[in-house]
Amino acid sequence: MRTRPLKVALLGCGVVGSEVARIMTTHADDLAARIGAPVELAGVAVRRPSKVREGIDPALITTDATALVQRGDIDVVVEVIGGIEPARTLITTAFENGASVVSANKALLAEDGAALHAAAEKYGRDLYYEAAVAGAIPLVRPLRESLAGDKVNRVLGIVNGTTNFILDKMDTSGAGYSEALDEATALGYAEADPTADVEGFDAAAKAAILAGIAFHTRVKIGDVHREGITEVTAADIASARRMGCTVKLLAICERAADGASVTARVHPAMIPLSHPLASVREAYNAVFVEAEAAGQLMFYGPGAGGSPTASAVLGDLVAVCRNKLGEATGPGESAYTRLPVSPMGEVVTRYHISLDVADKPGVLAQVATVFAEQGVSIDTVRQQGKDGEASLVVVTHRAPDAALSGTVEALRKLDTVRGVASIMRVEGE
Ligand SMILES: NC(=O)C1=CN([C@@H]2O[C@H](COP(=O)(O)OP(=O)(O)OC[C@H]3O[C@@H](n4cnc5c(N)ncnc54)[C@H](O)[C@@H]3O)[C@@H](O)[C@H]2O)C=CC1
Ligand SMILES: N[C@@H](CC=O)C(=O)O
Ligand code: NA
Repeated sequence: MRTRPLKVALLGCGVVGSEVARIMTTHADDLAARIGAPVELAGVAVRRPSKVREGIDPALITTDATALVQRGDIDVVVEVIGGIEPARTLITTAFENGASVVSANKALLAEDGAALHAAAEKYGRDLYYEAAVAGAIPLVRPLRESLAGDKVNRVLGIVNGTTNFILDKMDTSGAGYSEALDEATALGYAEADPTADVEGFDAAAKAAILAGIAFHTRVKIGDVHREGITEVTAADIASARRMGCTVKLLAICERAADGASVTARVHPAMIPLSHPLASVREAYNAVFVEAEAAGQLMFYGPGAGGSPTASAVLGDLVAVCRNKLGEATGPGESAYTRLPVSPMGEVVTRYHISLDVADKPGVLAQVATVFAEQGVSIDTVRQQGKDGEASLVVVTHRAPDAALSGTVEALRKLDTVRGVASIMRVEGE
């Protein structure tokens, strides 16, 4: 074993960073044996230097992250501060100054991954980011490496722990939305600004990263159709239950049947209770990957939290350190297909629409006519009357999303339709 240690700079010592530091210290001997050289924490960049950080030598703490990544003796920079800047500049500076990078920053990778990969390649460094998608679950590396010889056609799953935790609590214990979000935040699952979770930005970033790797193309967060869970009500969840379904925030990335384009979307959806994703509880994530030769693969495990995320960071750290010792680099970006991303309107899906209508003869026929005019076929209709008003729940067959949203627009214009109480896509059947 080499006796000279590999030096690691840790940027950020919050939920994830503090666990990375802890595991690096407590498992130092095992990590050294697995890598073939000791790994040493050479500096920790923080915002609040006065905070007591158990197990970390105070002499390592600095507020000057730039000076740390410019040092020249750093082998690996672990970036767990999050956000776009200064993370982007710090990572690029790290590459320029000789370090490889391990990052958990999905927001940055989905915004500017191509430039970061290009910088890593230019300077001959590694950029690893297993923690950025689905926490502890090995998913990035299986897609980048194990499935590199296959053709992936679809990636579908739950990739945000916070929203899954909230929906699960609302469904199973009747907890309120805010109460469940507070609990997820206290457990270290939510982003620094939880809007990123509940509005679907975090899942959209992960979908962009997954689509890019899976289809060997470039997908940015702005290419991903995004809807969060803030509009999901207790009534939606109850309605899903009546249909034998539950509500999950799904990320779905698909290659078009003709192979000429891809789609990527994040939105809440009803899925049958019999579907494996329905039993994904709390902050767990689960992702199905459908590949031509492999068939269907399922990846499941803890998708958020300090310790699970640190596991993925440490796995990358070991891989990058091994590459450093072998004077090699791992796989870089593979985006040779340059497939266009089609708009949401072209995605074929199913809708569950709940309407408040006048309870009088001919209303059902009127509503059915609107569906027929838009070319959307109805699967089931359930009507419930209440004092001259009625609620009508329509579930459609599969149709282009543009036709489904056109149907909803036309329904809103009917005098007999008092309101559209909820619209949700139905997946997994
Ligand atoms: N918490 C989780 O479950 C997961 C988090 N991630 C990602 O890991 C990264 C870190 O997340 P958390 O640890 O949860 O966030 P956090 O907010 O707990 O920690 C980030 C830390 O970085 C510090 N920081 C921010 N700017 C800094 C700067 N310029 N210099 C030095 N320190 C700075 C903050 O003061 C904070 O302590 C983010 O990119 C997040 O998206 C990824 C997967 C799971
Ligand atoms: N906020 C994220 C953390 C992990 O990526 C989530 O809840 O999934
Ligand atoms: Na992962």
